[in-house]
Amino acid sequence: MTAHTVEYIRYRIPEQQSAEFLAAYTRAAASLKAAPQCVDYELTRCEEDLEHFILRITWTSTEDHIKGFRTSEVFPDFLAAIRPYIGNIEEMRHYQPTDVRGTGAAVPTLYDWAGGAEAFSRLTTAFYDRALKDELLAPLFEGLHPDHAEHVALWFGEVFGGPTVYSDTQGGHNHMVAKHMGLGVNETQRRRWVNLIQDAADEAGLPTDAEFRSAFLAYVEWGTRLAVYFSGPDAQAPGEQPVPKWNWGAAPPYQG
Ligand code: HEM
Repeated sequence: MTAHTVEYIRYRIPEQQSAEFLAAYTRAAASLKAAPQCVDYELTRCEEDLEHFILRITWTSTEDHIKGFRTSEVFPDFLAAIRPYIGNIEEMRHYQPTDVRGTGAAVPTLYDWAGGAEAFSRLTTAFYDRALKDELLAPLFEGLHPDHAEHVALWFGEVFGGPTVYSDTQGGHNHMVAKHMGLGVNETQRRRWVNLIQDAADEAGLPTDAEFRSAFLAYVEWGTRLAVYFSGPDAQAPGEQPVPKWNWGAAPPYQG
């Protein structure tokens, strides 16, 4: 759970002042954009009653908001823009997030988009067929347990938003990372791994759209670079960490 604080400011603005109010907040937003204490912000307007607005600001912490932002050099401009509306505030308080949070099904997971568990099984089977014939990777993968490819498929599935089968049956993030410790993977081998998993993705018929493949490759880059670090001589075993949950990022799926 993030420690960020969410501040809600509820305004009641007579309709004839709403255009000025929005213009003032457009100016004030420049200060929020420049504030390192501000994670994000959004001003929304009530559909049922146009006089009601709610500004949500996520701060790195309440203290950062009060002691940091309010004493910073961008604050005077912010205050000057919004001062005329202070008397219209109906509520201005900080809220802590709870564990009740998540996303709905409006955007499919990468797991569903890829084709679910079977797609990742095809992917890792194709990958290990290639890796075992590859002069750089074969020395690492020869003689592994026959279930290895399936375990990696489960891992991929979980990272991309599928069921938590890897965590439930094998172990969590630490378990997966520990499998790489001492392997001494070098950059040339890492790059080959990246190339072969992409060839395998083609062979296994994973979607080829730009959005899916860029998200897929972003994870592969991240994961393989961690594998190099954790397989190296100076690696410290990681502390307890959740399994990463990869998402679409800046380019969500094109759904026509
Ligand atoms: C995104 C990148 C990677 C992912 C998702 C990944 C995933 C995994 C997983 C889940 C396991 C454990 C399988 C099990 O529980 O049986 C594993 C083990 C292994 N990985 Fe990776 N890996 C990645 C990168 C790499 C790279 C770059 C290499 C080497 C070039 C590598 C080599 C190995 C080897 C040799 C094992 C087996 C270790 C053993 O069981 O003795 N991995 N990997």
